[in-house]
Formats: sequence, structure tokens, C-alpha cells
Amino acid sequence: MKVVKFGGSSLATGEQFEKVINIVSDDFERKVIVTSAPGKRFTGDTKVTDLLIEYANAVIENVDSTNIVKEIISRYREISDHFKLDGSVIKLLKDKLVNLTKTNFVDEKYLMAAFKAHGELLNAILLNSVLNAQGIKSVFIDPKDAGIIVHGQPNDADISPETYLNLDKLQLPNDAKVVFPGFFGYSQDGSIYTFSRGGSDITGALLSRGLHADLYENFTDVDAIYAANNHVVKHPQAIKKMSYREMRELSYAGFSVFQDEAIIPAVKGQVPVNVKNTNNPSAEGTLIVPEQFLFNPSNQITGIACSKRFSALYIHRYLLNKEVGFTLKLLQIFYKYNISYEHMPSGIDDLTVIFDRSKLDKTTIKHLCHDVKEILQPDYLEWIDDYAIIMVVGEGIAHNVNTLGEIIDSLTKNNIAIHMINQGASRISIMIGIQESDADEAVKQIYKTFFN
Ligand SMILES: Nc1ncnc2c1ncn2[C@@H]1O[C@H](COP(=O)(O)OP(=O)(O)O)[C@@H](O)[C@H]1O
Ligand SMILES: N[C@@H](CC(=O)OP(=O)(O)O)C(=O)O
Repeated sequence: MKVVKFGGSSLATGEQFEKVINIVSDDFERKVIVTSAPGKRFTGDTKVTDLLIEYANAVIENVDSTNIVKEIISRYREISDHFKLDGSVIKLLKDKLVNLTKTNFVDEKYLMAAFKAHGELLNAILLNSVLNAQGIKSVFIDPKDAGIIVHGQPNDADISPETYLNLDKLQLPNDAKVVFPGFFGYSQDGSIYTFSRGGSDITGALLSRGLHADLYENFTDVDAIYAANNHVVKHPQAIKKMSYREMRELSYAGFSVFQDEAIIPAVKGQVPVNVKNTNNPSAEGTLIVPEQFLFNPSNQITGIACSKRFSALYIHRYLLNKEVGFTLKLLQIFYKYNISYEHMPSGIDDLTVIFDRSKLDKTTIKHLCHDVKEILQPDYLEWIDDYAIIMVVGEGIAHNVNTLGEIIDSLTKNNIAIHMINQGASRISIMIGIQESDADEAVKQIYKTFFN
């Protein structure tokens, strides 16, 4: 049995829905279909999830939301009209959307999560109706009825262990496909929580694990995962096969094509993942498998990812290396402000802490720097707002002593300053901290060194 997830680009229009219908009806094993919200139809278009965020903000700010509701519904109507469905489905979707304003939410975060989740919820209801209208028997299952229990933050949920106990008991129909909305689950008290952005991939992965799928097919709009972002490097090489841990590192550092947390349920369930193209389903795509299945990593490196979402705190203090409790005091400050950090490379008298910028606001940064100055009394402190991380990843790195040297060479030859470099923490990757404005050029140069 296969779980198949379709991204927003695959479900953005009626024409895209047709391709999806052909893909699922082509293979009996494609049993569980996970939907995203309708994505961009063309460059410059807006994803339905972003329209829903606008809708939620309008409700929070108590301003008129009539137009935004119209715009959201028009996205679903366009698809419904393509298949000439009668008006009852669109009426149902509109009622669900409007009813959101009549629901009581604990606070604005809960409201935001519920509004956002409706992108995938309504698309799943619509796809289920379209499939049945086309004579393909299918049933819609709500994450609540499947027992998808989550915890953590309403807009950044974690999967609770009960989810897998519940999925073990879930009976799938013998004679019908199942349509399942991605991106959200329910807390113990019945509130909707979404995963982080791109989180429909997580739903596909957790269902693959919980339902013991043989394969998790993740359909998107590119023929494969490429060795570098195709918006940065022209015609990058496709990756045919990679390990789970290579995917984890690459998606963490910017390969948005597969959400970075989504690999974890696949690893735990040992379900292989195949990233494929809805617009060209006969292309092999990229297969992501346990590392022991990659007997001979042929390439020195597999991929180069880059993420510009970071900020860094640089601290210099003489004799930092001898001071007992320095890092402890720093961590206590992070704890006080409920901040997690991403990396903390250190030297004798220096320490850089790298943060995910999206998790911090200006006031928190101000408080953080103030406390660090007051409590730790550094000789020098700098907040670097525009920090990028490049991750050069490959199971082959451990077998090639030259990799690090070649990377440094390719950057220094092109006058690109390296702020931080770290090899060893993970045996399969080299992490490079760099100024954001240098990031794209750095990716191009490293790519040229290893692939051209
Ligand atoms: N290394 C990469 N390989 C393939 N695609 C990539 C890579 N890096 C970034 N992308 C981008 O990811 C996009 C697909 O991801 P996403 O927008 O999440 O798709 P979906 O709408 O299917 O969920 C592609 O269109 C591509 O431009
Ligand atoms: N629709 C959600 C979740 C998601 O996974 O979307 P996509 O499959 O289009 O990346 C988002 O935009 O974040």
C-alpha cells in the first residue's frame, strides 16, 4: 500500500486535479491520498494558506473579510466548475469557512491554526467529491476520526505518540481510496493545531508510518530533488537516490521541496520516500532510503543547500575557555525568554550562537542582548541579522579527505568570506556560515567545483 501526498502546486487548478486523478487511478496501491491547500497557479499568485492567514488577521483585527472569503472560495469554485460539480459542494465549503468566525477560540494562535488548516480540509472534501463524481470510489477521513493527536504550539505542532496507536486501529475501506487533509491534527482537548509551513509532508509521513505503507510518494512540481536549488543553479543534476539523513540535513538547510521534519516519521517507520512530479509522473523522481541501502555512495557530495533564515549572536571575551558556567548562564538567558538556538560553534575566546530568525522578534532580541551584556559582560557583542547557512551534504564526505579543502578553495578564490565552518558534528555534512548577500554565489561556486 502506498500513501501519496500532493503538494499545493499539484492541486492548484482543475487541470492539476485531472493529473492527480490519473495518477491515483493508475495504481491500485495508491490508497491514501493526502492533500495540500491549493497552491500557486503561476508566478506571483498567492497560496490559499496565505489567503487564509489574511482572513484570520482580518477577523482578529475586526475588519471586513467579505472580499478575502470571496477570493478563497473562488479558488475552490474554479476547480469545482472545471468538473461541473453541482453547487452543493461549494456551499458546504463556504459554510465551513464562514462558520469559523462564529467559533470561540482560546486565543489568536488557536484561531490562526484553525483558519489555516481549512485550506487542506476544504481541498480534501473537494477532491473526494471530484473523485466520486468521476466514478473513483473514495472516502474522506478527518484527522480527528483517524486519531491524529498533536501537542506543542497551535501553529507548530508535534505528533503525540497516541497517534500511532490510533492509526494501528484504523480500518481502511477495501473498495475505496481514502482522501485525507494534510497539515493539521487535533490536541487532546479537540483544538486544531497545524504543523509548521509545508507540513502536509508531515501528515503524509506520519500516515505512511502509522498505516505501515510500503512507499510514501510525495508529488510535487519538479522531476526530482536536485543537487542544488534550481532557482540558484541552472539545470542542476537530479539526485536519484539519497539517504534519510542526507534528506534531513538538506531540507533543514533549504531544500524546501520536502519539509525538514517530515523525514522523521518515515525514518521511524522505515518507509522509503519517492519524490515525484505530478506533471511528469513517469519520471523516476528521487528515492529516499535508509543509509544502509546506499552501498556505494558514488558522488563525493550529494547536495548543496542554503538557508537564509538565520541570525547570529557573536560574543567575544578573553579567557572564555577557562570560565566555568559561562555557557550555562547564556543558556539560562535563552531559557528565560523561551528561545531555542540552532548552532553554537565556539573558539578560545569567542562564541557564535545561531538562531532561526523567524522564532525571534525585535523586542526579544533587545532583551536578549541586554541580558547577555549585563550578566556575561563580554568584551564585544554583535548581533548579525543577515546570516546564511550552507550545508554541503553527502554520505561520500567521510570517504573523501579533500572535500573540506575543495570547498574552502572554491569560496576563497571568489573572495567569499567564511564566517564559520563546521565539519564533524555530523559525519555526512559540512556547515558553512556566511553573509546572506554572498550565499547564492557561494552555492554556485561549490556546485561548480563538485558537479561541473
Ligand atoms: N534542491 C531542490 N530540488 C528540487 N526542488 C527544489 C530544490 N530547492 C528548492 N526547490 C523548489 O521546491 C519546489 C517544490 O516545493 P513546494 O513548493 O513545497 O512544492 P509543493 O507545492 O508540491 O508542496 C520546486 O518548485 C523547486 O523550485
Ligand atoms: N498549505 C500549507 C502546507 C503545505 O504543506 O503546503 P505545500 O504542500 O503547498 O508545501 C503551507 O502552505 O504551508
